Amino acid sequence: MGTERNVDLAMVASLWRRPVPDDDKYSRGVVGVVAGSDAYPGAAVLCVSGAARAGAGMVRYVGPRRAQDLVLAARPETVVHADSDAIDRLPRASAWTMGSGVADQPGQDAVIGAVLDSGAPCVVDAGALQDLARARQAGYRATPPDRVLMTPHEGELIRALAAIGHDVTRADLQADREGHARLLAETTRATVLLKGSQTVVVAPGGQTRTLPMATPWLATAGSGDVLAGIAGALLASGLDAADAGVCAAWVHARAAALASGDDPERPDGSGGPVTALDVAVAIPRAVRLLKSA
Ligand SMILES: NC(=O)C1=CN([C@@H]2O[C@H](COP(=O)(O)OP(=O)(O)OC[C@H]3O[C@@H](n4cnc5c(N)ncnc54)[C@H](OP(=O)(O)O)[C@@H]3O)[C@@H](O)[C@H]2O)[C@@H](O)CC1
Ligand SMILES: Nc1ncnc2c1ncn2[C@@H]1O[C@H](COP(=O)(O)OP(=O)(O)O)[C@@H](O)[C@H]1O
Repeated sequence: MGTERNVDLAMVASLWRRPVPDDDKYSRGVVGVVAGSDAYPGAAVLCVSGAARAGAGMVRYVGPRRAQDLVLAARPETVVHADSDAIDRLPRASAWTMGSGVADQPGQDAVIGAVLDSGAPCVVDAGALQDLARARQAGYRATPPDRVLMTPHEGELIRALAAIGHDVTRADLQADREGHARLLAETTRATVLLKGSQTVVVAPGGQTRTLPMATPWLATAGSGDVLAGIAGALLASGLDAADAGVCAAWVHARAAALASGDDPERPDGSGGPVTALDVAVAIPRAVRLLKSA
């Protein structure tokens, strides 16, 4: 169906939006983040940090009190909202990142539902993937396909496909990663970024774009939450879902290589370990590399 394209620095540099003198924090993009929970409060910090470090004009965080406090301790510029307030009146945001570390929080689920009703651009990760897949397969698609980015890892892709009636084993998926990402993209009419050592981004009815191999040190808890935050900032800056996914995955992998000291062109694990927050901290250095293209 779609055509194939490999992602390189020149492609990302041409897409990345840089601020101009007329910009203000709103025009640069406000990201709403619905992530973290009492079970996984750290995901809130990681997701917000990814969005802030990737250049969002403002990040709004919606979630439980403990996660709000942790977010503010790590990123005091964040504007925080309680679920109950956000349900009454959805905070204004240019795009949303939702689902990382969300588990059994009915208030957050209601906010996610309200965002989906609003038709706003969104990145959908982890705990929000299955419900979104079911809803979009059933024809409930307030947000257009080129403004929804689903970001599953392999386990989440298998569960999202199961939620819409496709029984797929891990072996099936690994034999054809792009084909299964495309199955989810075409069935749900949403853009899919399948994470892994070689991330692919599949747009429904369109191209598949394949990222270079990332440093294996990136396989560390919470790094996917940082990626979801970066992608949210890029959607909020005005990129469509496929371009936001490609740029987010490229900068995320480069940031990991820089933080690790691994070879960015041929990452082979020769650098040192990184944590998810190290990756977020290195994002501005990765963005600076784009100006050399
Ligand atoms: N500090 C925090 O707050 C953090 C919060 N986090 C949040 O935690 C939530 C749970 O996320 P999670 O990914 O850890 O677990 P879950 O979704 O239950 O899937 C695990 C099962 O899926 C399978 N599997 C197959 N392929 C796989 C792959 N490539 N990577 C991983 N798993 C793969 C595998 O099953 P198996 O194939 O072995 O049977 C495995 O047992 C989520 O909301 C996330 O955002 C995390 O980011 C960590 C830091
Ligand atoms: N072997 C690997 N080599 C390079 N990058 C990897 C590898 N495995 C996973 N990744 C990357 O690490 C991140 C892990 O995200 P995810 O699986 O969602 O973890 P978490 O839920 O803990 O944040 C993704 O960006 C993925 O592309």
